[in-house]
Amino acid sequence: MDGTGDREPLVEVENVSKLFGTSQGVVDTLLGREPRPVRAVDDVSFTIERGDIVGIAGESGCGKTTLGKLLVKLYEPTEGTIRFDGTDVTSMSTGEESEFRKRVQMIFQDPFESLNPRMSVFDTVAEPLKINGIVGDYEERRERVREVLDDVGLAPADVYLDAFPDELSGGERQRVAIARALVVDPEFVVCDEPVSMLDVSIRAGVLNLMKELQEQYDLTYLFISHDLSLIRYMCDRAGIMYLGNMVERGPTGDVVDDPKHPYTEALFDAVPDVELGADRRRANATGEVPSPRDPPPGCRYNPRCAKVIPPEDWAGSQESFRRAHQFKLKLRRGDVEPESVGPDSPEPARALLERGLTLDVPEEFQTGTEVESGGHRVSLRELDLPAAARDALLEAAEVALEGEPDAAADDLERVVTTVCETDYPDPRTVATREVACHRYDGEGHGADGDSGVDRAAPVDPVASED
Ligand SMILES: Nc1ncnc2c1ncn2[C@@H]1O[C@H](COP(=O)(O)OP(=O)(O)OP(=O)(O)O)[C@@H](O)[C@H]1O
Repeated sequence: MDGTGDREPLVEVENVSKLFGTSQGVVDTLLGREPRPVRAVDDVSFTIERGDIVGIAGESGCGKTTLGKLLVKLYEPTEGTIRFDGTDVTSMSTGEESEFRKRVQMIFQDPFESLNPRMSVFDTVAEPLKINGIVGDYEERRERVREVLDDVGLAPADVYLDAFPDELSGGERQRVAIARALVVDPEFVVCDEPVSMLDVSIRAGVLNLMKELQEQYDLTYLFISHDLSLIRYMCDRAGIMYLGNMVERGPTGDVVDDPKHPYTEALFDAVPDVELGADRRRANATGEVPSPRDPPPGCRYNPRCAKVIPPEDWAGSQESFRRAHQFKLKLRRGDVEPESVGPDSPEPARALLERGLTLDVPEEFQTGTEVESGGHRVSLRELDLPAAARDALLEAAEVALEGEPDAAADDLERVVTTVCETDYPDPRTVATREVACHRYDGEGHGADGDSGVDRAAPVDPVASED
């Protein structure tokens, strides 16, 4: 992915989006409302160099599979351009398309589903030869299938040729699926969670085989996985996706060891089997992934981000801003509950605010009162809130108590505002990586030291040619 050196780009993805559900459904028509499409892949750009192994990681639903299917032309992009070896895949002639179908293959997650149970191994593996009109007669096809079965470790091939999927183990089936992809001698293979359905004990064997096959067949791979240890083991370069966006990409080692995007950091922190060394951090992200049908404005990650950027005139700490921002978002979501404040509370607005300023994060990131109360409240005294903001927050809490949470959030917009919510972050070159985060915009944002630290990091001119 955007590798260094003089290798040529094989796959170029430019501002690609894939939206599902763009047409008006029956319910939309009846209610007279516009369709709200799922933004499965949203404005993604990157390049894969020939010979690279690129990994795409991210939580379930972030758009990894959709991106993979776009690259092999199982889906057409809604917007943007994908070029394969210089040719725009969305406007290929019939001849170019059939050539493309040979050069590009995809291996799917589930070898139990991806193989037809009624087809023998020979028929399964030989099918792409037939479809693509590659090898003529039966004997030649049989010989080619023998060869490729041998290459994927199903030897002696004659034992497997006439077997059916239900006679094979999960590992053997996945090897058949790999053989089926390789039989046409492709150049680019998208592997979507290729070992996640296999027993842990045999995963390494299949992955090592895939590495060997990369050399032997001169392949370029795109690995899609939520398994970060796999990405680290297999891939030269990695891209991290969040809600359809590519938030960070670069050499795998750098992305894993020194993540620049707060989401990448949280993602790796949350995974126990990636060795991060003695100073392992814990994920300091709050809340759940929002719906891709209604992604947050600005940076998609801003509602969960530990490093959300305060406005320049924010006189308090970044943490106090993060909490104020959370309070505003909770008001918008209807998550601030006036009934949670007891009728005899002496200061109901303060009590409501102290509940609303809590963060759903691991204990080590909580305030003393938050820990003591089991995450139910913080004390205003613990937070370094600027006086004006504190007054505005208390006023908003009053309005929420009157049953007007949206009006309360509107009132806060003036004080509790962040570039992370108002502006979409364009990817920036940061050291060896491309990172889509306003912390690298190059201007002073935020009042705490942390949010500005990386912005000051010099860009390595050699690495930035990536
Ligand atoms: N054919 C489709 N029609 C409508 N929505 C879809 C379709 N395919 C995917 N989506 C939605 O697009 C979003 C991205 O899905 P995708 O499968 O690409 O994510 P993923 O990262 O591969 O997730 P997983 O790891 O669970 O497979 C999800 O919200 C999903 O529900």
